[in-house]
Parts: sequence; structure tokens; C-alpha cells
Amino acid sequence: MSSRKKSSGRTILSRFVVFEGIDGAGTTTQLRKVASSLKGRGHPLWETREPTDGPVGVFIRECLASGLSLPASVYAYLFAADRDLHVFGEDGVMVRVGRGEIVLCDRYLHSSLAYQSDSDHTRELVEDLNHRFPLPEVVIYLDTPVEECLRRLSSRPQKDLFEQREVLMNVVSRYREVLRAYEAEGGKVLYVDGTQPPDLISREILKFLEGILDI
Ligand SMILES: Nc1ncnc2c1ncn2[C@@H]1O[C@H](COP(=O)(O)OP(=O)(O)O)[C@@H](O)[C@H]1O
Ligand SMILES: Cc1cn([C@H]2C[C@H](O)[C@@H](COP(=O)(O)OP(=O)(O)O)O2)c(=O)[nH]c1=O
Repeated sequence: MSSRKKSSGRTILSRFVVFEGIDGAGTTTQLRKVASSLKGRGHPLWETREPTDGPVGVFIRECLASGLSLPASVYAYLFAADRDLHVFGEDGVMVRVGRGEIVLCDRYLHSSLAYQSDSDHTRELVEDLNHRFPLPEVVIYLDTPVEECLRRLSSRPQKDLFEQREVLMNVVSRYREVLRAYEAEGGKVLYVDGTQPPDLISREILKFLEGILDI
């Protein structure tokens, strides 16, 4: 099955599945559970994440962990640079979906649009920097209230730069716009209640994916 579909000009990559949500929403937990289930069914898949474990991604994580308050535009450039290698690199997303793998990715360009677009100027910059990247076939959005996320994050040894109430409240409202625009471009979104027990969530996600991927 072709890995590329055109919709409104943007390439939509079949078998490319992205997990999104604010910090603490449960994306890492769900990606791991869904990956384990799909591997158990014999599907070749790649578990990946942004920021990546590549050189730019590692640098970004160091900046976030240190609380380095760079302008949103600078983070936009950094995430886009990390994404370029992640998507177009020799062992990246494009190559892997092209050879039939399912790619499960914890965060993608939707995070840039939600976290870095804190003004009209940066929103335009983020859109410019990300318009050449292909879109995933599916986004799984973990809809978990900010207060619940903050409660979960409180058990972490340190808070990253964006893990603050006011920041996350703004990110949630931007995610809504971002995902509506993605759906208008032909993307499929599953909005799942992130406060449910983890196993219930992953069962809901797998049921949704069974209807879309040939799994
Ligand atoms: N559905 C859930 N209910 C309660 N706690 C959860 C749930 N999903 C994840 N958690 C817990 O919340 C914390 C953050 O989960 P994680 O998957 O790392 O979130 P994210 O990757 O979105 O930041 C972890 O301690 C995890 O065990
Ligand atoms: C991919 C991406 C992540 N981020 C942010 C979201 C997170 O605060 C941080 C790191 O993501 P992550 O390691 O997924 O943090 P968490 O597990 O708490 O969700 O990077 C952006 O601001 N823009 C982006 O484009």
C-alpha cells in the first residue's frame, strides 16, 4: 500500500502515527503500550520521539531540563532542525514507512505549533518551518486536564521549562486549533480521555488504529 497520500497539497504518510498531549498527559505510557501490542501481533514498527535522541534533540533536552528560557522562535528553529534529520534522514520516518514499518512517534510538528506559537509572528515562523514536513496519517491526542498533568509531573525529580500551569493552559488551547487545522488537511485524530486507566486508553487507541491501519 502506498505510503503517501495527497490531501490539500500536504503529503500524508500512511502508517505514521503521532501521539500528542501536554507534558504529563500520558503519551509515553500509551506509545509503549500500543507498541508492545502491535509488536506482539508481528507488525514491524519503529518507536521514536521528538525531541529525538540525535545530536540536536539531545541539545534541546539539555536546554529544556536546564530551564533555558530561549525565545520561542529559537526553539522553533531547533525543533525543526531536529525534525528534518528525523524525517528525511537515512534511517528516518520516510524511509521506514516506505519499507512498510508502522512508525509510532511521541510528539511531532503539532507540538511545535502548540508550544512555540506564542505570538502571531512565531506562529507564522513555525508554520513556515514545518510546512515541508509530511503529515502523519493519525494523531492520538491524550486529552488530560492540566491539573492532573501537574499532579503527575510533581513526582518527577525536576520540572522542564514548559511544565508550568500557565504555559500548559495556553498550550491546551492552541492544540485545539492545531488539531482542527490538521483534520481539515485530511488528518485523522483520536481525542482520548487521558484520565482513564492506562489499559482502557490503550485498548481504545488500538481499536481506533485497527480501523485505519491494516493491522
Ligand atoms: N492514564 C493514567 N492514569 C494515571 N497516571 C498515568 C496515566 N498515564 C500515565 N500516567 C503516569 O503519569 C506520569 C506521566 O506519564 P507519561 O506517559 O510519561 O506522560 P508524558 O509522556 O505525556 O509526559 C507517569 O508517572 C505515568 O506513570
Ligand atoms: C517536539 C516538541 C516538543 N516540545 C516540548 C514538549 C515538552 O515540554 C518537551 C519535551 O517533550 P517530552 O520529552 O515528550 O516531555 P514530556 O514527556 O513531559 O511530554 O518538548 C516543544 O515545545 N516543541 C516541539 O516541537
